[in-house]
Amino acid sequence: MAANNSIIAPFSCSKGSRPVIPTTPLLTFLERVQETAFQTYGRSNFDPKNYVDLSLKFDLSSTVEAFDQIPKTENGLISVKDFEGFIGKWFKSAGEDLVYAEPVDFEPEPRGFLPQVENSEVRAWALEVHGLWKELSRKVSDSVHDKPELHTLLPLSEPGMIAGSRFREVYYWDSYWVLRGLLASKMYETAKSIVTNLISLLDTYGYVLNGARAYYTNRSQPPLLSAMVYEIYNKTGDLDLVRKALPPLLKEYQFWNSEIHTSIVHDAENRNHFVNRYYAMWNKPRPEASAIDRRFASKLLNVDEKQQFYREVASTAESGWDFSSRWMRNPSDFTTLTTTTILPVDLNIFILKMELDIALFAKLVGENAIAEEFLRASQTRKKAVDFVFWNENMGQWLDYWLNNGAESKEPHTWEAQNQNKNVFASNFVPLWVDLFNSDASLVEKVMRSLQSSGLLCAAGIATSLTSSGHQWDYPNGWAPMQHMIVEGLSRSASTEARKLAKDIAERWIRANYIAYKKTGKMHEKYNVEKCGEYGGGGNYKPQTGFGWSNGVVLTFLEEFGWPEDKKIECN
Ligand SMILES: OC[C@H]1O[C@H](O[C@H]2O[C@H](CO)[C@@H](O)[C@H](O)[C@H]2O)[C@H](O)[C@@H](O)[C@@H]1O
Repeated sequence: MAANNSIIAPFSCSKGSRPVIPTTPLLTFLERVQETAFQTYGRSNFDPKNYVDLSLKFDLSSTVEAFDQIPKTENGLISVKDFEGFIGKWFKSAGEDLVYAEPVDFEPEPRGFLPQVENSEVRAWALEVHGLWKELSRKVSDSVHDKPELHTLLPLSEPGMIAGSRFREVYYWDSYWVLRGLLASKMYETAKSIVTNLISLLDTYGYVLNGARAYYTNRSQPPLLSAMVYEIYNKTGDLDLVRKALPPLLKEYQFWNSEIHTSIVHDAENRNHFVNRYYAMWNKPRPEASAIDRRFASKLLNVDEKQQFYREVASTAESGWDFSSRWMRNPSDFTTLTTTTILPVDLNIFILKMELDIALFAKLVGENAIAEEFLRASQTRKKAVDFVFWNENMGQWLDYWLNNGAESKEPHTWEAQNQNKNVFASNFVPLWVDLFNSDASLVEKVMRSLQSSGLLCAAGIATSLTSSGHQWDYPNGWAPMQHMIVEGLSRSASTEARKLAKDIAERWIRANYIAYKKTGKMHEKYNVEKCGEYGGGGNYKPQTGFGWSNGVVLTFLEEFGWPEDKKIECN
């Protein structure tokens, strides 16, 4: 796969310890177009992402020239008519860079599909959700392969699943739950294509990008590629895939353990614990939302403050939790984002899982030295997780806030007060990994903590207890969080934990079902306070489609089934 810009050596672009990946001239221009659209339409009629997803019809320099010649009104603006005329003449619509791809392995009702779903209404709905893979299936158009310089879409070679609606491209962590759903749908070839595409991004950039667009080259997203390979191997026994994935996974491991993503916390016995954080290689407004980011930054006084704010915004996007009170010193002030100074529980768990997966894959392909090395790394990391994040009183793992600054290279001395005592769904993510869920008494303690946390609601697990207006906060519930916690509880030897897992999964299934019946759509997020309502908040309109929600519903239905006589209504 060839990149459509010259960014192929991510670590060579470092500016001291605060790296910045160069942008492209096309993106710089599209951001100007986006800003003009904002001024022309105003905030409510405007989605900034649309403008960086446009493809050029002609070369960049003639398009820029034409843009500069659009007449301005007295107050320096461009009229709606002139702007729309310009867009129509010089650009292809957003989304034209991808075309429908018939999935090679789609069958309307695959053999062995959700054998435990007996109820006819639920089964009919599950088949509709399964059918949505055809709505989300895309491949990159020939025009992107022929002339990548006219597009912000990256030229992936294989067909894949987009996230949904405005998210017209492949996303990194979304792909894990999409893939779980594809496996329930018996679409193993499509699942493998997704992994092939993500590996090609890793080969080209050195890390898996947030998404397959030029404006996502400055960051990754929660690293779940090894977990995807693990799930495919589990279902298909495909050793070739494992063999192919191992070298790129070792590369990804290096990326997440390079200086920018790591910190050292030391304990009372002076032992060092290496832990990870999110850190985007960017200090400007996100191109996909630059008109908005810039306005938030306008209240900051100097260039350094603005650059740091932009880095925090992009680093929060790297976390997948964009945006949330979880990352803010003051939840009512967006400019207090401080993601790079937070050591997040879930990220460290994803990297622990990566170590365990790599150890397994290496063993499977006879790379015994690598297997041992990664097993040892996972044991060390388990100790770090226990030490830095575990809070015995709360029975949860808590994010840890660094107090000597994100850029400090000195080890941080662990202090109890630096654990963030606020409750987030991510505080329960360690349950997802067998190292933790195999300890039944630990699971029961954490389960009781979850039950009394306030997060368990009518329609699933809330993201946090804070109603900040941001989308990764109360009352929104997100499919990935439901899935990891439910899967963790359900793998436990504790009967009570397995019962709770089933209860949460059923609440989530009902909520998704009722919302689907009301709106005809699967949604990106749901309101867990009210069964059957979709979520809101955040800085773009709620989206439908939706890859990870479809994937989690199918995965839950495969695991828990739905008996003939069980009603599917909100309780
Ligand atoms: O355009 C704003 C942001 O949108 C994305 O984030 C949200 O959607 C993603 C796709 O479903 C999802 O992975 C992420 O968790 C959501 O918060 C995008 O990933 C951001 O980088 C982007 O700035």
